[in-house]
Amino acid sequence: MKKKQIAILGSTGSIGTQALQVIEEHSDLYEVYCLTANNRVELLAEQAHRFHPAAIVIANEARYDELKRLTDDIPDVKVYAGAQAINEIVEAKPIDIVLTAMVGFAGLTPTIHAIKARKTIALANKETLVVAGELIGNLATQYHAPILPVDSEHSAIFQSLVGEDVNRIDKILLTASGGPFRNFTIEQLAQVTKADALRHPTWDMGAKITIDSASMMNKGFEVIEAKWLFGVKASQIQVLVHPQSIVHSAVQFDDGAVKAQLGVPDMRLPIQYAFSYPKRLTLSGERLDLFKTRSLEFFEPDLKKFRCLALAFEAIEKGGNMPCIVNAANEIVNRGFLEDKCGFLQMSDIIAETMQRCTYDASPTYDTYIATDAEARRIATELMNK
Ligand SMILES: NC(=O)C1=CN([C@@H]2O[C@H](COP(=O)(O)OP(=O)(O)OC[C@H]3O[C@@H](n4cnc5c(N)ncnc54)[C@H](OP(=O)(O)O)[C@@H]3O)[C@@H](O)[C@H]2O)C=CC1
Ligand SMILES: CC(=O)[C@@H](O)[C@H](O)COP(=O)(O)O
Ligand SMILES: [Mn+2]
Repeated sequence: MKKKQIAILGSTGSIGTQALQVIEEHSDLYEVYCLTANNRVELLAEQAHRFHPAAIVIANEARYDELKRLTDDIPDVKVYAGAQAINEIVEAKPIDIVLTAMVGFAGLTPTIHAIKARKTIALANKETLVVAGELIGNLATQYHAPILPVDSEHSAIFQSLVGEDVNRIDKILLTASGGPFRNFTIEQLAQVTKADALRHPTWDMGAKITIDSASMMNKGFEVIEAKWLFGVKASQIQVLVHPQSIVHSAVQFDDGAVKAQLGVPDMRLPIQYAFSYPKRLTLSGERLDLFKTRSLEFFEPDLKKFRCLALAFEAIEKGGNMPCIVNAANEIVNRGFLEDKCGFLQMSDIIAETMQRCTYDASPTYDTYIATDAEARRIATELMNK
């Protein structure tokens, strides 16, 4: 059987490196066609030596010469630089699956190119659906490009829906770990540092999503992601704080049955399932032992404490380009918090104010999203530097 050719956008990150482990474990089924990164040329070059892709791309053009030098000894690897090169490489004919594992708004345009080239999308970059879920859904339908979720909760929902009629969904039970500050008071939240926020209780992930988990903006984004992926109303999605991160999410049907996917927290499974769907493959690693899991708890989220989650709900309600505004402002404050330019609670203040000030558009197009992203970033940056 011909091996599936995979493009990994963001191969040097948390999802990207775990995807390479999956490919290594199933090297009889999958081959790396292309790897991309933003800045980390050493790691990208190391990966190119190990996996011999046809092409590698570094988004930051200033790092091109270094990457070229580090990979000069690899025969037949094409080396490119720049965002446009990523848009073009995903269209390459041999590619079967594009894994979108880059972080942030930068994932939107290459995903659109991949959809238009009729690739299967293994979607980790949730920001793509947060910003432009309706547009992406329409394009995926028009170009017959399947979108398979990699986000753990959405993979769990997707797995729970196998063999089911989506019209029989009563509600989606979207689980959240609650992050490192689950039991903190607002007064305590005002004092937390980036080191505290980067200590996620159950998942080992990249810095941006780890901060989003601490503020629970990640869960707000996941509600939006679920709405577009599964075609349900936001009111059908219930967020449950589940500190153990064992029940990765569940679906309740209209006969009362609840189907869930459980497992130890390990992103290799959802990544692999997106590659192998509709089949399952073996996967090495720890197995869930329910005797050792002393309890599975579920709580309601506190929207007063975790205002970012409330703001995401507001954005869904408003629709149009509002989720795009929230995403852009969040990218600014998330980076700002990591660079000690704003405090933890200031993040939601700045996002809320950006939502008020940025130009609203009820029926956005691709061009609107590009303009909105730029405007919201400018406003949020001004507010942060005030
Ligand atoms: N980590 C996880 O467990 C999960 C992640 N996700 C989602 O997956 C995506 C990736 O997350 P994660 O792996 O944690 O992130 P990381 O920060 O670990 O990795 C991000 C990757 O994207 C590259 N990158 C960053 N910015 C750009 C850009 N502007 N253009 C091109 N490439 C870029 C980075 O390159 P470089 O290394 O050179 O900076 C790196 O390869 C996010 O959207 C996240 O929400 C979803 C569920 C779980
Ligand atoms: C692994 C994964 O899918 C993350 O999105 C994870 O869910 C983050 O944890 P929180 O539930 O704390 O946001
Ligand atoms: Mn998730």
